[in-house]
Amino acid sequence: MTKRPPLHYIREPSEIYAESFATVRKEARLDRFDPSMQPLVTRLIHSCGMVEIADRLAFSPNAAREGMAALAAGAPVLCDCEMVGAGIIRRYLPADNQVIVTLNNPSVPTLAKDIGNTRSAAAVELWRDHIDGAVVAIGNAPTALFHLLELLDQCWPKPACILGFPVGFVGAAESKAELAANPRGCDFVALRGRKGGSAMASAGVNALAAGLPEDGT
Ligand SMILES: C/C1=C2N=C(/C=C3N=C(/C(C)=C4\N[C@@](C)([C@@H]5N=C1[C@](C)(CCC(=O)O)[C@H]5CC(=O)O)[C@@](C)(CC(=O)O)[C@@H]4CCC(=O)O)[C@@](C)(CC(=O)O)[C@@H]\3CCC(=O)O)C(C)(C)[C@@H]/2CCC(=O)O
Repeated sequence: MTKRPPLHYIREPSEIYAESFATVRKEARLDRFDPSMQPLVTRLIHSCGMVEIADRLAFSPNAAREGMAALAAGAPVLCDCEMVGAGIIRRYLPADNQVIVTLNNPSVPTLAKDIGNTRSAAAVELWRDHIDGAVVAIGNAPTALFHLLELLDQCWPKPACILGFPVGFVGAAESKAELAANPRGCDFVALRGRKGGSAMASAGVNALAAGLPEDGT
């Protein structure tokens, strides 16, 4: 067997994180974000490897602060799909917050037929009892975000913060544009355009759950 030279790469987790976040801070344009938003934006970039997304984020001024406060107060996290829920680092959650995904509830396929929409949209109907003051994380389904906005128009209670990261070519850009144009009185963060994804939505929740660094930066 040929003896190959050892591969050189960083093996220490804390060193990997430190170098990664330092690279994001060096290469991304973070100065337009206030200190409460910068850790969130850094973590979003870290989750997808694209520093340019910083320029495509739409957000309300208090989004990060309100999202952090909601989690600290014990609010649940409502996710559009299992992938978003799976990416949430439970040990970061400040109040052992519930992470709720209703997509695979047995009633959802029938509900989807009844309302003439996707399973992802139907699953949002089951958020009714949890939505007041919650953190919503949508990383996959444009129809989930569209339907949430429709339900807010029907006077549903408001979540504290909506993280809008649906991805793809059908409805993703449009659903996020609608959120940014009219967030129905909710705080929000959304990535404009086709890019997004479950990993980004999870990363957004993880940033809110981790809170601000102790020096406030
Ligand atoms: C149209 C859909 C799109 N899905 C995308 C990308 C990915 N989806 C994955 C997986 C495994 C799932 N997607 C579903 C949510 C499924 N995807 C849809 C729907 C048909 C409609 C949603 C919508 O348009 O709003 C949706 C089914 C539904 O009736 O709601 C999923 C539930 C499908 C299933 O289980 O059968 C499933 C969710 C699994 C979970 O709970 O986590 C992918 C991994 C790709 C794959 O199918 O293998 C990928 C993940 C992307 C991510 O980061 O989340 C798009 C691109 C969002 C696409 C919508 C737009 C388009 O351009 O087509």
